[in-house]
Amino acid sequence: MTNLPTFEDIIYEKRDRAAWVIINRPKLYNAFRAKTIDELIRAFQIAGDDKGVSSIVLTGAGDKAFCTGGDQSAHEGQYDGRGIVGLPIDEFQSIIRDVPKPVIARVNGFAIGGGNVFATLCDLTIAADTAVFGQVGPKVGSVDPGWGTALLARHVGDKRAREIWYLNERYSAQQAYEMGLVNKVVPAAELDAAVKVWTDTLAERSPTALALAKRSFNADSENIRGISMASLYSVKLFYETEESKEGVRAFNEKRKPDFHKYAK
Ligand SMILES: CC(C)(COP(=O)(O)OP(=O)(O)OC[C@H]1O[C@@H](n2cnc3c(N)ncnc32)[C@H](O)[C@@H]1OP(=O)(O)O)[C@@H](O)C(=O)NCCC(=O)NCCSC(=O)CCC(=O)c1ccccc1C(=O)O
Repeated sequence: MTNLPTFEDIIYEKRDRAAWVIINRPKLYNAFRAKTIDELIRAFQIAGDDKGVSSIVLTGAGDKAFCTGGDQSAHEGQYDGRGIVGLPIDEFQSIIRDVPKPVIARVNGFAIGGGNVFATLCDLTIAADTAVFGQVGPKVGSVDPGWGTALLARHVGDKRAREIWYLNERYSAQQAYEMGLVNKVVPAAELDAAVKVWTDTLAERSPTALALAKRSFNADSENIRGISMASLYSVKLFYETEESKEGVRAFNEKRKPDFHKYAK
């Protein structure tokens, strides 16, 4: 195996033939900053290149959260690193799609904001019965137009996707299963055993057939990559507005945002 880099925000582990990529910021409910995304990209490159890896498990440390999206304490306007919005979110979203191995979202808690988009992008999602799904974008001055909206609509249907994005409600793992956002729900204590059943099964399948199947599923929704890429420049401009900054400040100050003066 490639010599592993030293990671700070994530953990990379090989468990049999599965690569486990664990976002390790549990105090912040596994919210990500730019460094986290850079490390996730590197981990997926390593897993993608490793012939000893048949599948990739993406998850969060602890039992509170899978991932709650961008670290709201790490930005006012742009985030704190490289990329169009100060974090190379588009590169990580792309590698989840492009790596020629199945990616499993192991959702162990909150999958909110950009974290919900990660789960949406993964090939398969398995959730603990304690997991909670939802979007917060319009509540916190953000949006993921493209993968977050249009791909979500492919999974759950257009009306439900609009509901998720406009009303920002929280959904249980069972509700997420019923709407097609999740493949399987298991008791929290059985989550790892259930993930292992999947990763062991995938390890026995033809890697080329899996890669071809993944590419063909992707091809049918590939136009959404264009929407995502083009929209990211609009999101950058949005993040620079007082309207977006009000959403971030309100979250950090634990109060309701006041967006009334930005009415369209
Ligand atoms: C997750 C919650 C629903 C949990 O609520 P609750 O149980 O009431 O607990 P809290 O007290 O709110 O939270 C506990 C603790 O965790 C901290 N925390 C939680 N989430 C974050 C976060 N994202 N950033 C920073 N800190 C966080 C919280 O402050 C608390 O800390 P204490 O010290 O104990 O006070 C709820 O927490 C919640 O709704 N969180 C907000 C999630 C959020 O706003 N996420 C960002 C959404 S925007 C985003 O993800 C954009 C980034 C991005 O990916 C992107 C960029 C550009 C284009 C597209 C995208 C894209 O979305 O894909």
